Amino acid sequence: MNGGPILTAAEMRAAEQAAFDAGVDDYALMETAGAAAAEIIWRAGHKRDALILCGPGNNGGDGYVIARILRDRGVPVRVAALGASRTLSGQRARAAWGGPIEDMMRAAPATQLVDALFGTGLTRGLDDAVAARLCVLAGAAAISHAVDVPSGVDSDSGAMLSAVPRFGTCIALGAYKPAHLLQPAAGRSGRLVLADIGIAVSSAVHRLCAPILSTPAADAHKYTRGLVAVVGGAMPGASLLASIAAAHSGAGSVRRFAIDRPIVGPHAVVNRRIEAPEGIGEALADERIDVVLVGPGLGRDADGRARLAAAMDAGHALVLDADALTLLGEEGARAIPAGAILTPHEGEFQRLFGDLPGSKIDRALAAARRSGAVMVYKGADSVIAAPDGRAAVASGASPWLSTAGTGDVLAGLCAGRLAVTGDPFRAACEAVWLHGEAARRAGPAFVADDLLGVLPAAIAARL
Ligand SMILES: NC(=O)C1=CN([C@@H]2O[C@H](COP(=O)(O)OP(=O)(O)OC[C@H]3O[C@@H](n4cnc5c(N)ncnc54)[C@H](OP(=O)(O)O)[C@@H]3O)[C@@H](O)[C@H]2O)[C@@H](O)CC1
Ligand SMILES: [K+]
Repeated sequence: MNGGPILTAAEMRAAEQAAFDAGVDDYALMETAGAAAAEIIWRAGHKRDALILCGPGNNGGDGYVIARILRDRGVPVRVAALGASRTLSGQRARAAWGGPIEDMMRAAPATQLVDALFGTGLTRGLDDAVAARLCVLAGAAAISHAVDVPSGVDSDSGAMLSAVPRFGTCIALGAYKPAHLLQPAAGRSGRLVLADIGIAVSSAVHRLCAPILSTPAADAHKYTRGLVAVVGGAMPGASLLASIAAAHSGAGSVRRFAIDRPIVGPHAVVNRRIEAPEGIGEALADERIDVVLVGPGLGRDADGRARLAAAMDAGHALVLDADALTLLGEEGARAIPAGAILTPHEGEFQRLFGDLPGSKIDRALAAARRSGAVMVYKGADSVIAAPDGRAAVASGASPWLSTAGTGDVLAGLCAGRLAVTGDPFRAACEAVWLHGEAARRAGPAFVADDLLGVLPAAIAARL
């Protein structure tokens, strides 16, 4: 599930420094980075005319290398700079370009635009006039590339420090940065390409990629494949969606304990009507239960609170979502049981943990560390974080997922995969990936119920 390490600017600098300490020449590294980016740009645009915008730092240095290589391949290249080059490598790359250098504020647009103004060294927003000019030049180009990160985004948080145009492609140099995957910055690039620049990078934080799933053992039966219990309340929809998702996740069996009497749903999900909260404890006393999911359709009243308490007291592995998170939020993060999976969206996360500092990755990791639980911090950029410091970031999820009931499906998938694997972090990663894949297969304008039908195909693709 490791789709590539994600490094902060400081971690990237440390990795580069380690390479220099091992004898790599810093200008040689810039040449490698520029050549890797130039190759990607060449494949997209070939000999179409190109304008390369070069900033004052090493990102600009990469730009001069790109310009020289493309020119040597016969591309009509123009270079426009934003001031002088301030780094030694940047100055060397600029000298090696040796061609004319225009003023960025007056340069005419071209068919291809390459943004090498600022990368991981950006400390503040671009001047308004510069940002506006960048937007005009990128908007006028048929093909646009951002080198390392789009100029104007904060590499570590994904925040936009000034106006940032939308680029066709962002070329990540050496490793992903948080801004490649976190919103709003991630939404400024249509395509993300990782360019190998030959330095070793590693991190406990990585991009989520497709999991490798396994078929049940030949001698498996319904209890060895994982038994999920879903504790609902009076409203049937949410806990039913979660139960059916759990049933389609690979788990062996699913029991649903709620107040309603569902008239729809697969017969394979065992529905038991349990009116009194005390009955929940009794129903969950079965030792064969592997995972309890509580939250979807639970209710936030005294009855919901009593059901939540019964679910949490039962001693099984837990997945907490929706109303369970709201109820826990009233008590503060101290009430979160260690070892659980929590699936908060932004509002639920805020209520549970308040205003934590740093990027969404930092916040998810801090919450996981503080609570001892695995976080699935949902959104267009979902972050899965474990108490031991591992994190995975999912990006590129279908925007059609922003519809009612999809969170219930995700919670059910988390519970099901936890029952199958027994590993909360792995289960959460698999669930988020399957959820995204199901949405991709469901296409546009689906409703949450449609995700359930495509889950088997999503799983089949990863066996
Ligand atoms: N390290 C390496 O060996 C390799 C690095 N590589 C490349 O280097 C990039 C990082 O390079 P970098 O650290 O030089 O930073 P970069 O983003 O070019 O800009 C910093 C300059 O901009 C300035 N500045 C900042 N904000 C500003 C603003 N709003 N408006 C105006 N100026 C502003 C800032 O000055 P100051 O903040 O001091 O005023 C400083 O002069 C990285 O993304 C990758 O592309 C690759 O080649 C592989 C090898
Ligand atoms: K850039």
